[in-house]
Amino acid sequence: MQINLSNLGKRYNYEWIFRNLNYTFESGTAYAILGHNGSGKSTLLTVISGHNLHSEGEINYKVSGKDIPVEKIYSSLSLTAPYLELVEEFSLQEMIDFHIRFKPLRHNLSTQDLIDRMGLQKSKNKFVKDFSSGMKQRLKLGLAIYSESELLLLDEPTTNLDQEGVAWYQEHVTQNKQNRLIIVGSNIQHEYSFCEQQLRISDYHVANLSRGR
Ligand SMILES: Nc1ncnc2c1ncn2[C@@H]1O[C@H](COP(=O)(O)OP(=O)(O)OP(=O)(O)O)[C@@H](O)[C@H]1O
Repeated sequence: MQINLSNLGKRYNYEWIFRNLNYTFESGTAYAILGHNGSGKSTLLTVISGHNLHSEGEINYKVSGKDIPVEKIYSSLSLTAPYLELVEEFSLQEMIDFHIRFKPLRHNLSTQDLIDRMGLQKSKNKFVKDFSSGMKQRLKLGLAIYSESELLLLDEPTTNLDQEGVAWYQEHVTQNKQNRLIIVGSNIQHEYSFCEQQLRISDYHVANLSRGR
C-alpha cells in the first residue's frame, strides 16, 4: 500500500492546521506523526483515514498497485483513537464477535484467540461498560492491531495503559508490523519507538512554512 500526500492542507474555519504537506507513506514501514498538543496529529490521521475532508491538495491511495478512492479506504484500514467508542452494552466476547462481522481478524484468529492474546480471559463475559479504562484501551488496541488490514492507524495508543500495558502494546504491535503500513500519532517516545520514520506536523504549520523551514 502507498499513500501519497501532495500539497495537502487542512483548515477549520479560518485556521490552517497544516499546509503544503508533501509526503509518501509505504507498506513495510512504520511512521510517527509527532507534535505538541493541538498541533494537528489527530487531524492528519482522520484525513488519512477518510473520516475528515482535506481543504486543499490531494491524497492518493494505492493498494497492490491499484488506485483506491478515499470512500473505499475504510476496508483496508483499522484504527484506534481516544475519540472512538466501544459498544458498552456488549460483553467482551460479544464486542469481538460483532467487530469480526465487519472486519475479520488476521491469520484467521478466533474471538477466543484474540481474548487470549489480550490477556483478558477472566473478563470474557464481563460487560465492556464495567471494564477499567486500561482494559478498554487494550481492547481497542487488540481489535485494531489484530484486524486484517494493511493500514494501521494508532492515535495516542497508550492512553490509560500502565507499564505492563505499554509493554503488551509494544510486543504486539511489533509482532504485527510486517508488510503493513503503520502510522502513529504521538508525542510519547514509548508509543513510537518502533517507528522507522518521523513526520513533524509543526513543519507544516503556516508560520513555519513562511519562514522557509
Ligand atoms: N472539528 C474541529 N473544529 C474546529 N477546530 C478543530 C476541530 N478539530 C480539531 N480542531 C483544532 O485543530 C487543531 C489540531 O487539533 P488535533 O486534535 O489534530 O491536535 P493533536 O496534535 O492531535 O493534539 P493532542 O496531542 O492534544 O491530541 C487544534 O487547534 C484544535 O482545536
